[in-house]
Amino acid sequence: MKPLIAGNWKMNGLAAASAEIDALIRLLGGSAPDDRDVLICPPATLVAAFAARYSDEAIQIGGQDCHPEANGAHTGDISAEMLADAGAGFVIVGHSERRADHGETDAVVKAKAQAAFRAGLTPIVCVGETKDQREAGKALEIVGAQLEGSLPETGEPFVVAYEPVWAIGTGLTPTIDDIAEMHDFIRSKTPQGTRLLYGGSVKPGNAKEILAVTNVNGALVGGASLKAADFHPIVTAAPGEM
Ligand SMILES: O=C[C@H](O)COP(=O)(O)O
Repeated sequence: MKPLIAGNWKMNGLAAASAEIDALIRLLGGSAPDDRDVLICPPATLVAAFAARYSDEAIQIGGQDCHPEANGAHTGDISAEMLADAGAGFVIVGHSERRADHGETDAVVKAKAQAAFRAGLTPIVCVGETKDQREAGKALEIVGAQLEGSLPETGEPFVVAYEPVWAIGTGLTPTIDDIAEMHDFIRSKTPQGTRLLYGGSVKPGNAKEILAVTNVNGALVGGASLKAADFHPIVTAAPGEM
């Protein structure tokens, strides 16, 4: 399975931030290596320009969210079809920042994942427990319920990102044993071949250890994806296609 190293830029980046992708490509020797997929999910304003600019270097571009419907009276939203039209190949759905800030339920996340399939995109479905839930010993139960409610139904390939909410942007990470336990659990609940990403404070200093865990097939990286100097060592830390 080819590892997927994805950068989620969240609400960061103006057009000039292409300089960081240019720098990443230089550090990678001119293009993304064949044995791993490298994905950048910039703000929606940059998807079309980046998709056009970086397809030759094998840097893939994705969206950070999509509406379940293809079009309609939904001011400020964008559809999966619009992302595909702009050149995206992936879309993140159900990120905890959207589940928390926009009240997205599992059913909404599932509808968004189905919308991604409808448009020909690969959804990256995010799941993860809060600190209280982990401390109460409920992490597997919570993630199990999120998987049950959020995963798309069709036979198309999709990606799952396990992101413990308490690890996002905090510098905290679960133990390697906890990551392994959760990824084994998610593997048991997902179709064969599903790529499982870990996300939450992945940095150059911990990427190699995390990416070596069985059933961790890549990373969803927030803050450390914004600068080529940080993202490049994470991209190269992933073991190549196995
Ligand atoms: O989507 C990315 C995650 O929320 C992780 O963010 P972070 O690497 O800044 O902790």
